[in-house]
Amino acid sequence: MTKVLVSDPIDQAGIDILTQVAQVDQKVGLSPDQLKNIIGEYDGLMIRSGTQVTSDVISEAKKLRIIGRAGVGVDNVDVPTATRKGVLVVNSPGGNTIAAAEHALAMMLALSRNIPQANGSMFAGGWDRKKYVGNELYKKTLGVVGLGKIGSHVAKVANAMGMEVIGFDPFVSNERAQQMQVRLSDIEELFKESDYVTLHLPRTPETENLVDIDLLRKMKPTARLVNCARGGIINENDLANALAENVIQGAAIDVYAKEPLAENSPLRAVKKGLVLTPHLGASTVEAQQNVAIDVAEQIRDVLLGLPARSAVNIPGLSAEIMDSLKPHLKLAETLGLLVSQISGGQIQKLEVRLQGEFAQHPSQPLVIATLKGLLTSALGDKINYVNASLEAKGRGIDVVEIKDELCPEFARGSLQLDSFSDKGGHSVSGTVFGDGDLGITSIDEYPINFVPSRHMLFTRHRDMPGIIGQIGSLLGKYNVNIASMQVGRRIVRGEAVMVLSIDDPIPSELLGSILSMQGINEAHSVTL
Ligand SMILES: NC(=O)C1=CN([C@@H]2O[C@H](COP(=O)(O)OP(=O)(O)OC[C@H]3O[C@@H](n4cnc5c(N)ncnc54)[C@H](O)[C@@H]3O)[C@@H](O)[C@H]2O)C=CC1
Ligand SMILES: O=C(O)C(=O)COP(=O)(O)O
Repeated sequence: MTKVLVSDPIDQAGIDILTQVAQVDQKVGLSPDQLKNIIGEYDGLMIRSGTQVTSDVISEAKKLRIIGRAGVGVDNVDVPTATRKGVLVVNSPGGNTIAAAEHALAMMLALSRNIPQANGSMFAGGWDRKKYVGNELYKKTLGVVGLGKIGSHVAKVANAMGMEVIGFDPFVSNERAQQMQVRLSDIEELFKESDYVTLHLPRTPETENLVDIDLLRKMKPTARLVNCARGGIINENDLANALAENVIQGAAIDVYAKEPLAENSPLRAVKKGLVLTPHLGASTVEAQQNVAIDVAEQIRDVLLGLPARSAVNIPGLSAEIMDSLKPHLKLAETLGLLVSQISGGQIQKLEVRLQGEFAQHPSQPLVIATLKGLLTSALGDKINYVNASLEAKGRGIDVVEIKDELCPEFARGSLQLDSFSDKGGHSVSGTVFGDGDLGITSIDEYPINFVPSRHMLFTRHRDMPGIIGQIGSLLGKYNVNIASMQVGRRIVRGEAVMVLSIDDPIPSELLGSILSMQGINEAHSVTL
């Protein structure tokens, strides 16, 4: 029985999708130990920011195939450990963009017009119109740090409200910034010039404590700071001190270094100018439906053996690419499997040559598929698209990709693998025909033409009369049925290669007998 654990509050629309393919257990508020104890039962895990999926948790997972984050940030998931274990991590990159952007804008407005304080005073019986005089956003300068999906929407709305928008994002070009009507600046200038600064970047080792007392001191004393991105980017002690010492006028914070925010956090003790919300950026009905459906569909698809559209840890392999390249990926995996079984030694280097039409496709998915095939004999079902590159790297396999747009031999191009091991080198190439069928077109540069089958025998032998007959008789003796045969050679009575498609696997004793025949240089049993 396929089982999915949902360990954070998820919209019912997502649960309904998961129940199409799995038993769904909803257990919210598990401690890390409780999660560790039960994760072994599950094929899928669906979370939001409340669940910490640590390496300890992932290590206890026995059959986990996918972690679905119903939202954007995956900083609560140990993605490197998941990748090593071949567990796919998916998220919903765009499902809560508007919700988070609108929350940041609401925070700016709340800060400017003292709405939380005025509301509190009204409910305490007050009517204080003088105390809560605010500021307008119109004609003020907004500094947006991180001009991705959320930051760019904030910039768009701020422009429409008549603000001047400046931005800092090392990965955004001037051209893109111009399209967004944002003037790029460096981070210090941005903090100096802005009346409002809003953060929309991820928490990474580089961005941790990015906003500390030094940067806060660069701000105008009238400036206000908003963080609806990630806790830990602002140093919370420094912010509390800056507000107490009137270094800046105000701040509005939705996310915290450690969540839930501790009761004794210095932020809770700030007396004025601070608005706090409990990580509400994505908490709209619309966003929760979007992310729940987006991620539940991906979990469902992956559990059915289909690709996911927003995989975090398979670079370059979206569902669209998987779909359009299906036969090419199959060929890459097949060639990887084939070369690993005929190489006979520890492969140290693999050249992946993409020729003709193959050179026009994105190469990364094809290389990953090749590596998956290459490592399948050694790792069985532990290897997948998620961990193939990492496993190859861990085994010291140097992967070299060569693109060659010209391919005189096949109109549709070809894919060639050259392996180099301590026992020498091997080369296999293949193509995809118009109807999507696969063809192996050369082995060790001997031209050959066969459709790969489940069981095969591959030999390199002297091209002399009688040798093929002897192999045929031996197979007959062991009751192994031959389905088809292909021979390739370059010169008469030189060396030749032979591929037999057979109905059954070759017993090791039979392989030994073939190898001991005169004129046989190599013999390998291949299973695809
Ligand atoms: N409060 C909440 O409930 C929510 C928070 N978020 C958080 O908001 C943040 C932004 O999300 P999206 O816009 O969807 O992501 P995104 O990936 O579209 O944009 C992030 C941007 O940050 C930029 N960036 C990376 N490092 C940077 C650095 N050192 N300095 C400046 N910019 C840098 C990137 O180039 C990228 O353009 C993420 O941390 C996400 O987890 C997202 C949704 C809801
Ligand atoms: O999507 C994100 O990155 C968020 O921070 C939203 O978090 P949540 O799903 O509300 O716990």
